[in-house]
Amino acid sequence: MQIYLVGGAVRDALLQVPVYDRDWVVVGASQEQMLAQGFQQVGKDFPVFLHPDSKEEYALARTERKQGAGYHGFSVFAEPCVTLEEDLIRRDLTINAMARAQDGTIIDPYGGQVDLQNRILRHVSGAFSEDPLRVLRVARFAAKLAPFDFVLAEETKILMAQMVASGELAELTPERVWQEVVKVLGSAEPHRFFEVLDEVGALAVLFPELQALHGVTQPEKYHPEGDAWIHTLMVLQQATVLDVSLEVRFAALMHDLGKGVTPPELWPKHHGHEAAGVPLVKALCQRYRVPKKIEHFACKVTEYHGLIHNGLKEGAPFLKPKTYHKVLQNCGAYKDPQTFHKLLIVCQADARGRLGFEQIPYPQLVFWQQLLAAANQVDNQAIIAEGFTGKAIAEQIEKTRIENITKFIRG
Ligand SMILES: Nc1ccn([C@@H]2O[C@H](COP(=O)(O)OP(=O)(O)OP(=O)(O)O)[C@@H](O)[C@H]2O)c(=O)n1
Repeated sequence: MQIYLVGGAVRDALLQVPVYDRDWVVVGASQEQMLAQGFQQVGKDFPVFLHPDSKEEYALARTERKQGAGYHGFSVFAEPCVTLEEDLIRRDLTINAMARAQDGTIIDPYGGQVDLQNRILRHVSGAFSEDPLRVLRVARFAAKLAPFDFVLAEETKILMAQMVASGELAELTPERVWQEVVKVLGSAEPHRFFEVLDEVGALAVLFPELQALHGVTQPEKYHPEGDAWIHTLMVLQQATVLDVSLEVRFAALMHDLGKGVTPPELWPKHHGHEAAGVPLVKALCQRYRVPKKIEHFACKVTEYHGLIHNGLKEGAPFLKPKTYHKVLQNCGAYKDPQTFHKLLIVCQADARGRLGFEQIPYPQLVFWQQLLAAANQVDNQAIIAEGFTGKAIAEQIEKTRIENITKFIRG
């Protein structure tokens, strides 16, 4: 049997980026031989084994043919006669279809190294279209490899657009779509993923709420970058610079969905877009089974980002004390100040996600934190000692918080 390193590990090593996962292909072996050598079988649909020591994945070289719809429609052939070239040709991109032999030789029958040098994402063969997830994977690689400026080969773009147009994305389960989004939001330039989806028509199918932001005008003075879609991608970029967490980046992407449902006769204004966005965010999250915590955070950002910005206008407090308190309360700031801090980060990304505003200071961030600290100066024990009981304790705490806020904003 011959063993080769394949896929992403070969690609990433050639690009000189860290390799996290190593996948291996075994040529000329049977399942029985693998088991006899102590490998543990894990794949149900095709023969994949875990190495007895490293626990890395070793797959028998295989060919695959799609027979029907969905993920169960593959017929797999994984006998010892399957060659490495036959295994590599069923893979998605040329840059992912290279192997490295144990002596270090690179086996590259489909031009992966040239495409890697020329920074091109190109499908290997017609087999690409057998798996609709690959539309998302290519978009994800555009995001992941954005620091290297990879572009899509024209023929791959056309093929992806055809796959989308023929309705194949409907086969994707919500979990798989969300998994890709999670990986993308952890990458260097996640906005590239959504741009590529847009280029091949997949955005309209998977995220119609984002598609609806195209061409939605905004006041030019505050948004020289253009429409609400361009703004959204810029906010995502800024959020990616400011914070590594999934919830911050996802909320940045969601925060202005409400602008997509403003009646066009009201454009470029979007009064009330914050509240209008909440049901759209919820629907999208439910569609993709987004974890509740992430959905909840994205909804809070969507609903309150306007008030957070307006917390200071021209450097001065602008809202009523009760409103400040309500925002803090409804955003969960009293219970979970860390999450509230993240919400402020998304708002900062929103302010900076505009052409020419990328470096602006966002004094609201420190202001709201100081306001929260001031509001929190409540001695619960003293309130109880004063004789308050039951519901009256909570009312007294609230009253004290509002008094503290009032003192704070009056300076
Ligand atoms: N839908 C898929 C999934 C995987 N692959 C192939 O299987 C390899 C391993 O897949 P995976 O671990 O998902 O991706 P990586 O390429 O390793 O990249 P990353 O770990 O960065 O996602 C890929 O390189 C590719 O050759 C494929 O052709 N089509």
